[in-house]
Amino acid sequence: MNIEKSNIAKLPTKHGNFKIKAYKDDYQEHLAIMSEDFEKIEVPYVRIHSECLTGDALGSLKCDCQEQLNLALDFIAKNGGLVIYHKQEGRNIGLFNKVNAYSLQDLGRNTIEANLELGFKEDERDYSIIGYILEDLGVKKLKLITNNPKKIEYVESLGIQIVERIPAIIEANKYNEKYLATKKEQMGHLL
Ligand SMILES: Nc1nc2c(ncn2[C@@H]2O[C@H](COP(=O)(O)OP(=O)(O)OP(=O)(O)O)[C@@H](O)[C@H]2O)c(=O)[nH]1
Ligand SMILES: [Zn+2]
Repeated sequence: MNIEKSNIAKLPTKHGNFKIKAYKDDYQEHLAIMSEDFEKIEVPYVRIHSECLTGDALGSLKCDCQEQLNLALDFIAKNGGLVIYHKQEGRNIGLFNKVNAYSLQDLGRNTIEANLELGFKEDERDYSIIGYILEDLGVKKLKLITNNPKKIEYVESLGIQIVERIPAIIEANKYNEKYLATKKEQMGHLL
């Protein structure tokens, strides 16, 4: 895979001041969002955030993405570390297909059934760019903010030690309780 790296730029936000670096692979553009003191931290907190335009930008209540992103940015600004914004929308089926999956969910399918009915696996994400970014930024040990066992497995497969796992648990609402229950019961999420 051909990967390009950008220069580093400052990014002041509501959550705090960060530095950002972009990565471009054959399919998507991703972002590393680092706390200002990132280089000085031996064991950074790391959050791998999968893109969710409907949640992250529009504040959709069908998932927990925006709240998880806000929580991670606040936490990293305060405690030091890195948020990787992994641009694999809709568990990597893309925005167009995610809207069709949501339409099937309106008819009663759960998040897994909707993906399968559209001809996708329940989760199409590929984390290989994450390994590249962690290596590029010199991360050898980390504290991972996630509930997703697949992300834990992937980071461990890189030979990177997860010193601690920090849960990213958001309170359910009436629109996302079925989604969160499916993640817990059928996708093994540590909720
Ligand atoms: N295909 C599909 N993707 C969805 C749906 N709801 C959310 N997503 C996508 O799922 C991804 C987020 O996955 P989550 O399961 O919330 O969280 P996670 O990243 O697997 O795990 P955590 O690290 O614990 O948050 C984003 O890319 C969302 O766009 C859905 O119903 N269908
Ligand atoms: Zn979401």
